[in-house]
Amino acid sequence: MHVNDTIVALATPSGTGAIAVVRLSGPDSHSIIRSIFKPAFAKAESKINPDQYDQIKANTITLGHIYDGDRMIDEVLLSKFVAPRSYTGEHVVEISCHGSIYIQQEIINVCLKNGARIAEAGEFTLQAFLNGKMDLSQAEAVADLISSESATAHQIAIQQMRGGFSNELQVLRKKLLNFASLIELELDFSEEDVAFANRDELKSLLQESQLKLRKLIDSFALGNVIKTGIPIAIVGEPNVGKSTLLNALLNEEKAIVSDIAGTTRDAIEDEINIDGIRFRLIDTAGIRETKDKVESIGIERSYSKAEQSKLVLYLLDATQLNTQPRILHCLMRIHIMREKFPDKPLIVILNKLDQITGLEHAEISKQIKSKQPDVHLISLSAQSGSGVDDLKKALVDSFNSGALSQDSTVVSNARHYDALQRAYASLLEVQQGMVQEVSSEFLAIDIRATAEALGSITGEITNDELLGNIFSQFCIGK
Ligand SMILES: Nc1nc2c(c(=O)[nH]1)N(C=O)[C@@H](CNc1ccc(C(=O)N[C@@H](CCC(=O)O)C(=O)O)cc1)CN2
Ligand SMILES: Nc1nc2c(ncn2[C@@H]2O[C@H](COP(=O)(O)OP(=O)(O)OP(=O)(O)O)[C@@H](O)[C@H]2O)c(=O)[nH]1
Repeated sequence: MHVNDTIVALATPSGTGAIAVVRLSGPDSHSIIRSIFKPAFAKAESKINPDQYDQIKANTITLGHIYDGDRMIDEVLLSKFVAPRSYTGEHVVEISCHGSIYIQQEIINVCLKNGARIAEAGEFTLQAFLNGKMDLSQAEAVADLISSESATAHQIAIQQMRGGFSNELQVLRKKLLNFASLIELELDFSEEDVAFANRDELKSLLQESQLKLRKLIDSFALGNVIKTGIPIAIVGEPNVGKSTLLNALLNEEKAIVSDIAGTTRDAIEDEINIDGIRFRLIDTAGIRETKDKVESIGIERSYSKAEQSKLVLYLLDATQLNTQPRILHCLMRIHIMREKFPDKPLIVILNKLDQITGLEHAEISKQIKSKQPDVHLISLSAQSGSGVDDLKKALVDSFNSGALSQDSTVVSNARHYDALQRAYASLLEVQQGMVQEVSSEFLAIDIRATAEALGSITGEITNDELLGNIFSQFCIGK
C-alpha cells in the first residue's frame, strides 16, 4: 500500500448502463481533474483552465466535459470532495459519465495517463479505515451490506455499519487496558504492597464484560443463519411430493419431479426469500429401508441433512392414508422423527389434498391429532399450490423475529465471532485468576489478551495480512 498514490476505479458494475461512476481518491485527485475537466460554466471557447476547477466548491456537483488533450470524451457530472471530508478521508472526485464501456475505459485511461493508478479491490474502503472514517468491523459491514439479499441480512449489516457493537467493545477494551496498566503499576511497587487497581471494581467490570460478550457470542447463531439462510429439511417417504413442494415454494422447476419412487437421490438445495427472511430448502432422498446401495446413501444423508437443519418439514401423501394400518405406520414415522430430533421444530404436511375428499381429510387429521395432539399439521396440494401460503406463513412464524429487534446487536461475521470467543476465554482466565489469587502479573497478561482480542474486531489491533485478507474480498471500486 502506498499512501501517496492516487487511485482510480469504476464504482459502478462493469458493463453498459445508463450512467457509470468513475471514482478517484488520493492527494492528486484534484490536480488530475484540473487538467482534464472543463466546467460548463466556463466560456465555451476557452481552454481548460485550472482556475475554473478551483472555483468549484467542495461537496458540489458540476456539469462539464472530460477531455483527453483536445479530444472531448464525454459530458459528465463531477462531484468534488475535499480532504478530509470524503468517503476515504482523502481528496475524492467522482465522475458520473454516460455508461458506455468505451467511455468508462477512456475516462479511467486519461486519469491513469495523468498519474493515477488502478485501485485494488476494497482499496477505497481500506483508505477510509486507515483514515479513521470507520473501524474495521464497520468496513466489513460495508461488504456485507453490498451482498445482503434479504431484509434481515440488510438490517444486521446496516446496524453494524452504523457502529453496531464497535463503540461498546472499544469502551470495554479501554477499561480493561486501564486495569491492566494499574495492575502492572502495582508490580513496580511490589515491595510496598499497594493496590492501585480496585479489585471490586475490576470484578464488576469483568462481570459486565462477560455478560456483554456472552450475549454477542450467542447472537451469532442467529446472525450466521440469517446471512447464509435458515436451513429447512424436507423429509418424507418416496413419492410423497417433496420435489413438487420444493418447486411450489421456489416457483420454478428446480428439482426433478417424477412418479418413479426414489427419484430424488441426492439432496438439492435452494433458497427462497419469504417476507425478507432467507430460507435454504433442502430436499432429501425418500426415507425408507432399501437394498439399493445408492439410495441407502441418500437416506443416510437425508437424516444428516435433517440434523443440520433448523426445522424439519415431514411430508405425507394423503392418498396413501386410506387404511388404518397405513395411518398407524405414518404415526409411527412421526414418532421416530420426533425422537430422533427432539429439539427441532417439526411441521407435518399432508400433501395431495386435491386427491382426497373433505371427509377423508377430516378423518386423517382427526386420527393424527388424536395420537399426536401437539403436532403442527398443515394440509396442502403441492401440485395446485393451494395451502402453500399457509406453509410459508408457518415458516416465517417459526423464525424468532423477536430476537432481531431494531436495536439488538447481532454478530454475523465469523471473524468477529472467533475473536469474541477468544476474548471470552481470556476473560474467564482473569476471573479464575482472581478467585485463585494468582500473581498480578498473570492477571495483567490475561486482561491484555482479552483486550487484544476485542481490539482485533474493531481493528485497533491489526496487521497487513489481516487487512489484506479482508479487503481483497471486496469488489473493485469499493
Ligand atoms: N456517489 C456515491 N454514492 C455513494 C457513496 C460514494 O462514495 N459515492 N458511498 C460510499 O461508497 C455511500 C455513501 N457513503 C458516504 C459516506 C461518507 C461520505 C463523505 O463524503 N463523508 C465526509 C463528509 C460528511 C459530510 O458531508 O457531512 C466525511 O466523512 O468527512 C460520502 C459517502 C453510498 N453512496
Ligand atoms: N395430485 C397431486 N399429485 C402430486 C402432488 N404433489 C406431488 N404429486 C405427484 O406425486 C409424484 C411424486 O412427486 P415428487 O415430488 O417427485 O415426490 P418425491 O417425494 O420428491 O419423490 P422421491 O424423489 O421419490 O423421494 C409426482 O407424480 C407428482 O406429480 C399433489 O399435491 N397432488
